[in-house]
Amino acid sequence: LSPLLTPNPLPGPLYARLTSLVLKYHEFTATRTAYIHTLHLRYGPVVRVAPNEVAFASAAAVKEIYCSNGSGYDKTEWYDLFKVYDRRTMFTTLGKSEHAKRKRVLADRYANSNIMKGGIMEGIKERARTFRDLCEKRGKEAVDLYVILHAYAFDCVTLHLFHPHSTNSLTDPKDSEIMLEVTFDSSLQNRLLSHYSPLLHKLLNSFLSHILHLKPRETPLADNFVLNTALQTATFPFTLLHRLHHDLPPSASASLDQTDKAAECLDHMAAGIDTTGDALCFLIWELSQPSSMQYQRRLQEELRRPADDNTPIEKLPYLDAVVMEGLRMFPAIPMSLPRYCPKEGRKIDGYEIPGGTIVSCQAYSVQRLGHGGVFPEPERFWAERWLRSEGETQEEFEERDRERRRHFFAFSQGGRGCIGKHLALAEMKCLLREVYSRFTTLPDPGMRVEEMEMADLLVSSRPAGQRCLVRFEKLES
Ligand code: HEM
Repeated sequence: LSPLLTPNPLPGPLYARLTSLVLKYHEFTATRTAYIHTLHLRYGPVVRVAPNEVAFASAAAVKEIYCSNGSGYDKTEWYDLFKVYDRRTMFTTLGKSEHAKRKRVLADRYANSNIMKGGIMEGIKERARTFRDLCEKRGKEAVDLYVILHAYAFDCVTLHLFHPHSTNSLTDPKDSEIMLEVTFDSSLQNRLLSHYSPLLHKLLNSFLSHILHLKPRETPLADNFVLNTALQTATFPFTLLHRLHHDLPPSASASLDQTDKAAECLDHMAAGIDTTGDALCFLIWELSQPSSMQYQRRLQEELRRPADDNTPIEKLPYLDAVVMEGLRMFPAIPMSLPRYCPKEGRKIDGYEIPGGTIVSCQAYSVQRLGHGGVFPEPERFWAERWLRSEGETQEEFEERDRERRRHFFAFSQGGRGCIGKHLALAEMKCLLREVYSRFTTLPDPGMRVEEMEMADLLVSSRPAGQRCLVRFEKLES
């Protein structure tokens, strides 16, 4: 993009044509998502946010950027920030063909049919019961959901990756230490500086770490846990590790060494902790508010029907609506997923975008702004929007539902969308079922509203206060 004038000037603030400093300021202060959303509210679904960067917030742009030719445009070097053991994983490959090769090898372990198999579902349910028992034991004392939900997500993802070498951080303090190390990461500014200015980062490294306490990402416990566990060859057939050790096609077997396998596992483990943990945390917090008590009651009704104890989770429509609405309002990865516009340039959402421009959509905005009122009253938590409303025919409902799902971007879309989606949904639903078939949840009066505001990390966001105190009141049996 030319810095000042283009024949088809893009909407956006004037300064964004000249400098990326304002955008970077918001990245460094963990407010990028909210800043871009404010720009969308002001300028519409297409906004230039920096001289070479444009943000979009429409279903048409999602389709073009993330789904054209299957997996959309190539990723930018932003993803170098997520390299593991200095290797590229499926998530950090930039180009399409390299990504497709890796995905072919791993995808079957994440298929819904594999997740719904006895081994994984039983394991998830068992962990949800452990979670429930811990909450029950606290009696009238508040539970810090932020920590305990990260523990639950950690134990579920390691089940899928490594069982029987999975963790038990909900009850074992040694495993809990690994989870806490990953969860309370505070490396945002240090990592951003290393990305934008490696030289400055090198010069200031010890000042940043020791004086400003802006540490690099260091997770020695998690690194060692995965390096050691990934050597295990006796694992359950449903695990990713089993696939990596025993079921790889010969071509993939030759190209993946032990470090690649460990890197892939560590990446998936990290991808599965904060995301599912925070999505559940924001959702339970919302359901606990007085304004959402009606949704909590309706959910309890569905889950407490006697016959429903054995109903498969995918057959509980209100539970599904609550989870969808939670992920719409509080997507754990709410931020821009940056891609390069292909070199010949493309027309996106009515604008000619030159090749090499960084383009992106962010779930937070796509799921609020939807054209044509696809999400009426977008700031209101309203689970019923996902259900057929009174007076609506089945055809009308299906058409509206298709439109809503075109605007559902919490797991991204296309070939590079979340591979762990079915696992995450199963974890979320099993946990909510255990909680709301037995308890009412209420916010602890000691919590301040600001503590649950969104604080950005590199792509995911977490509650700013890094705690979420909730009380569990037992329902009459
Ligand atoms: C509510 C929970 C989750 C949400 C909202 C979520 C969201 C996402 C999103 C938006 C992406 C695309 C990121 C990008 O393009 O930069 C992604 C990718 C990915 N997710 Fe998830 N995720 C969740 C849970 C999980 C879980 C449980 C796993 C399990 C291992 C997982 C593994 C991955 C992996 C490996 C990728 C990279 C896929 C690829 O590049 O092909 N995610 N996720």
